[in-house]
Amino acid sequence: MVKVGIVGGTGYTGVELLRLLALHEEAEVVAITSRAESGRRVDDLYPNLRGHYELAFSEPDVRQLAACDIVFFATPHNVAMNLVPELLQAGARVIDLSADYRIRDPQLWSRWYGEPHASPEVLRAAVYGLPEVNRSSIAGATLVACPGCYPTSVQLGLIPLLARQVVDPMHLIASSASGVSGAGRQAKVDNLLSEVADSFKAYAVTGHRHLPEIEQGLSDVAGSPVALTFVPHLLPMIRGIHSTLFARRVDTSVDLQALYEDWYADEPFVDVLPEGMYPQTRTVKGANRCQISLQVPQGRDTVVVMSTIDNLVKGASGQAIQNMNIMLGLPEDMGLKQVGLLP
Ligand SMILES: NC(=O)C1=CN([C@@H]2O[C@H](COP(=O)(O)OP(=O)(O)OC[C@H]3O[C@@H](n4cnc5c(N)ncnc54)[C@H](OP(=O)(O)O)[C@@H]3O)[C@@H](O)[C@H]2O)C=CC1
Ligand SMILES: CC(=O)N[C@@H](CCC(=O)OP(=O)(O)O)C(=O)O
Repeated sequence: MVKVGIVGGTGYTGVELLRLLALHEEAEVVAITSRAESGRRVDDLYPNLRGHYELAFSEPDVRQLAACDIVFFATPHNVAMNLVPELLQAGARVIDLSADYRIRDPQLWSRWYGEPHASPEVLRAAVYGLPEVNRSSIAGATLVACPGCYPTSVQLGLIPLLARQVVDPMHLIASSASGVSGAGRQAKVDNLLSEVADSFKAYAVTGHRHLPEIEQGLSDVAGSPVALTFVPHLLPMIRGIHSTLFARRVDTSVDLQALYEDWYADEPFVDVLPEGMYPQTRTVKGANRCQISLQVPQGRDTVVVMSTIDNLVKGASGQAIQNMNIMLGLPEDMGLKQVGLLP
């Protein structure tokens, strides 16, 4: 069995890792940290895990974590970048769900995250964990930076168009909407039921910290700079992201439905829907799956792509386990065969 440690086990991505790993045939969680809940059993805090774990939360301890084969960080940004160098040196392999190692340029990272990067030398060794783009580098990586939730839905939706150069890379638009679990489990007035329910709003319109991450990934695929207008919205539901993506066609000779179907034909977790079927957040809820469809309304020059994921699964913990499977040479879908919950 592969020994797994989780730093930050009380947040939504931490408990989602536990839920998914409970049914993983090759992984055993041997350490899970929380400073606030140290000593408490995980199935006392999260009764859905009763019968699956005997574990209790413990204080983060690098020596204990270094004895694990794989350590997941499900912590806010600015935590992993302080602990990871020592863990790597001790021989553990790390999968970071936070943003600490996602952006290659430490200065750009600082500009969006508001503080200097604590381990820029390690940043250079990190592999961006979007398997549909970087599968072979992930296999040999010691440190994988899992993509953000919005960046997963936006990149998977736009990659075929940019890779085949059928749209203008300097005029991309993403209008994305997320359920409230995307904001994490910490108490905030903005996320109260009475603030969120029965309402819908945009936020961070002048610039969201996922913008540089998305532009970095898309320009790698396009082989040239890209410019994206990204507008996130908060949806009055718990899980799910729906991204509606707009791009201007520069090459109208390509059959776009065929392009997407071919591009993702061998991808176990990307499902291109038949023409006319639209993705919904509820059909990917609980599943490690991105569903995509596209249209060219009125046959004009704008392509509209719709992309949905569960922010906690393909947008975080499911994708993290997909990365673990690739790193360990296990079947990529091990522990990830859940079907979406509907209704
Ligand atoms: N929610 C989502 O949909 C997604 C989240 N992510 C990212 O995953 C990460 C975790 O998110 P989420 O689960 O929502 O977060 P939460 O805020 O809900 O949980 C944070 C966890 O980290 C622990 N933690 C906080 N500070 C420290 C510290 N200094 N040292 C050690 N542990 C610490 C907390 O436990 P304690 O304080 O008790 O130690 C808690 O268990 C974030 O970086 C987030 O951006 C990525 C994709 C999607
Ligand atoms: C709804 C909501 O608040 N979403 C979060 C999404 C960010 C997130 O979860 O962070 P990472 O994906 O970078 O780890 C936000 O906009 O800040």
